[in-house]
Amino acid sequence: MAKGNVLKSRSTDTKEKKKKGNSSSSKGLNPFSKLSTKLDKKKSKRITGGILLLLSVYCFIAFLSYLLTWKLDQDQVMNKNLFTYMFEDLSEPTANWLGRFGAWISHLFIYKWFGLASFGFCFMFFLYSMRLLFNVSLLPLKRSTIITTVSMVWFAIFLGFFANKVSYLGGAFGYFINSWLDQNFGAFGAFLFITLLLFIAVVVLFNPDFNKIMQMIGLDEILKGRKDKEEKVQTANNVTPTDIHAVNTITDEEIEKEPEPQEVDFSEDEDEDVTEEDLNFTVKKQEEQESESTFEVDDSFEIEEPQEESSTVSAASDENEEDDEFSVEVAEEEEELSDKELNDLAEKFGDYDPKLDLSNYQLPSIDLLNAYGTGKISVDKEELEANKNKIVETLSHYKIEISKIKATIGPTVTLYEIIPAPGVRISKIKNLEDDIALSLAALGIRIIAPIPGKGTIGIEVPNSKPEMVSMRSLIASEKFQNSDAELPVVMGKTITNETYTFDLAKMPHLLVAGATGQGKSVGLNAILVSLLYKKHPAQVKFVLVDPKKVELTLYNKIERHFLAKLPGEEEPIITDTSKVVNTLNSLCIEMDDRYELLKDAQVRNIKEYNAKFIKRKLNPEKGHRYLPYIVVLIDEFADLIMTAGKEVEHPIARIAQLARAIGIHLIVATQRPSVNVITGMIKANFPARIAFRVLSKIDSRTILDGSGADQLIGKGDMLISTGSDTFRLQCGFVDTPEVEDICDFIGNQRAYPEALLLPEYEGEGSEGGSDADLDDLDANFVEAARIVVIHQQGSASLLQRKLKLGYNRAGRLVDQLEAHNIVGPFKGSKAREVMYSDEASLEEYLSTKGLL
Ligand SMILES: Nc1ncnc2c1ncn2[C@@H]1O[C@H](COP(=O)(O)OP(=O)(O)OP(=O)(O)O)[C@@H](O)[C@H]1O
Repeated sequence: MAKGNVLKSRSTDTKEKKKKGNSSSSKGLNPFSKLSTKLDKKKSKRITGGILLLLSVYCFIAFLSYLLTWKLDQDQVMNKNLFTYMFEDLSEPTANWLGRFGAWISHLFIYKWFGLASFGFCFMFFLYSMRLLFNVSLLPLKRSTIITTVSMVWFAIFLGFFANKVSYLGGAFGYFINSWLDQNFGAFGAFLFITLLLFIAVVVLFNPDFNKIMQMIGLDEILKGRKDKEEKVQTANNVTPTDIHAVNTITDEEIEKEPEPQEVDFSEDEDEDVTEEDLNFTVKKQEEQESESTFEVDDSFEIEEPQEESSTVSAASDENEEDDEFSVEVAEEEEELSDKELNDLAEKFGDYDPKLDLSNYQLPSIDLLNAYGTGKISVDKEELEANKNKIVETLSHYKIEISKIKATIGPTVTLYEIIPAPGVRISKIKNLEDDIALSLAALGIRIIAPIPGKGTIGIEVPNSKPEMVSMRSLIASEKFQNSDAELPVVMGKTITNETYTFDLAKMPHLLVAGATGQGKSVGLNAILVSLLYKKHPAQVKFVLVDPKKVELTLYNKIERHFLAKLPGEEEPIITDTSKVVNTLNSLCIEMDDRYELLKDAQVRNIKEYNAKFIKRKLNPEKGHRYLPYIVVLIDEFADLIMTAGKEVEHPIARIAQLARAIGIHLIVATQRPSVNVITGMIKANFPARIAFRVLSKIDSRTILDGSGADQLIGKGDMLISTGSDTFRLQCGFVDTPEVEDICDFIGNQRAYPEALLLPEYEGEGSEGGSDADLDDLDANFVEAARIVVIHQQGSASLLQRKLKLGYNRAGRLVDQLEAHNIVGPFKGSKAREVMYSDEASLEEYLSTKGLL
């Protein structure tokens, strides 16, 4: 994973570069810029926070004092600038408790600006200081700033209405606005206007429920009839199958638009062949792109929890609170519900909401991620020109003439696209890979001949100054934020600087390989972080396997939100090979269970199943439940195969073959992509592969079925092959402390009582014969008998739920119950008959058999 020191120095480097870039014009001249480069971001944040805290307290006391002493000081401060006032000889001492500066600043804020409403500044300074000093948001910053500013303006105008000259009430601002209103609309008109302003501000900022207000003032009777109707419609529309999302703290403004790819066209005159000299150089650079890139690196880029969204959600959850209690009761109900009853239920209570248990769950804020790099790709014209010349020169040595050459600049590599002159054989260019690499004196040259679907030949040349792609910019990208994929993952930026996202649910499994230190762990974190930034804990669960024991431990903190584990296991992250085998087999059981459920629900995949469940078309009494996606991540797969061999290979191949439809997705990562690790069986079932840099062509072939991964340059440079296409990406960088912060953010929120429990798997020995052996009863036999009699229902799924067992074991228990004549024989789709009508007679039977 991240190598602490290397990384630290790298990130400080980039930060310094960034700062240098920003102040290049004043380089060496401005002592402040020197100072600021020395102080790192954290320190300057703290210092600014401290200054703001002092300022807020100082202003508050000075303003208070001003209210009592303004008459005495006004003559001294009137029409003077601070400097003159502070160094002036005055006969009278200043009355303000905080001296001349106190008197001057209060006069400025209260008299010249907003009057009494200026106290709002103290409040804002205080909020910002808490955020910068202690990293706590007492209130959502952006929203509080907007509300305070609007309130200050309104109060200044309102209080100014009552003043007949500039005074401390509304300040100069309030007074002059009022005198203008008075002149144009008259006093009454001005009052109406101010009231209208208040109304608009309240509606825009708080959107109050006027019905409730009417109710409070006693007009509810009139409204009652209308409200009943509205409620019905609202509950029915409340949750749609696809409308399951948590509170997203990333606001629309924070979403970054996709920049246009930067292309450089080395176009030539008319039809003549291109020579080094006559290639002229045009840079197509989109103006908007520049501004967007600057926006991305802007430090003042504030991320806020959108209050409106959270308030809507909490309002919605309030409304649903009653449904929640009721639906729980339904689940506890002992009798099975008929289809008609289910339909009635759906009609009456609306859709089932899987996220209701954690309805206030907030997705992590983007503030938790750092911005690395400048966010802007610098176009070094000289480098481009030089590379182009060398390519053209090398090709001309071999008598290859080209008619057009174009460069597209990506974060780490630039793609030179050439159109050869008619008659040139493509294979000839392809064979020149090493010669071009030699002439450019660069590693990682890759020739794509031809570029699929483009009719050109691509030569990828690494940039001399590669640009880091931060996970922050990827998460904030429009593409990812607006993605409606089931399991959206944002991995990096393509060679044309576009954000690359994919749906893990469609992949449906991923094989990841890369030599050590080439960015594999960062890539795996990027996948997990993407999902954490988009999904509610009810929707996805992770099974994490980490034989190295250090890579994934960070995710321990989100155990009760996002992890799944075997019953009775202490540690949610699996590090032990034998436990991996049990877990994989348990996942196979879960897979079989899910297929049973899908079959029973007569649907083809998990998406349809969940949609049906949400619509309350499936009966929880028959074992139906909302199915979260399960993402199984196995790091260091080579280690596992070496120690457990076939034992892990079989269940993995089985899951890989079958689990697509039921929402179990595998991500298998290895450092050693050799054929005895990535066997034919595994490979055949993993069409999607990610390759970071590997050390040999053979490794590249094993993972990608072709060369290329050996020509990457490391540090997150990767190829992703989705079966049909292969893309070169620069993987987004996310550092360990960032992942830790995200896990803390999630871990500190309300959680489920425990991690999702996978079905129990008892290992080879206990799998035994399927016939019930009367002498070898299951440890849960007595308990199972009681449950069956209490519920008067002899079904395996009931036992599965009540005893938290796997399908196979519950099935065996039912067989044993049948052998003891506690339940009747199998009757097709109907539940088995229960032979004991009450618990007492069962107890009697069990005690005669010596089972109690
Ligand atoms: N996307 C990236 N952008 C920039 N630098 C990166 C990126 N990914 C990785 N690096 C750099 O490479 C280093 C090694 O990355 P990482 O820890 O992911 O390697 P690894 O392949 O997992 O190695 P190992 O298998 O030994 O854990 C990181 O510390 C970082 O400096």
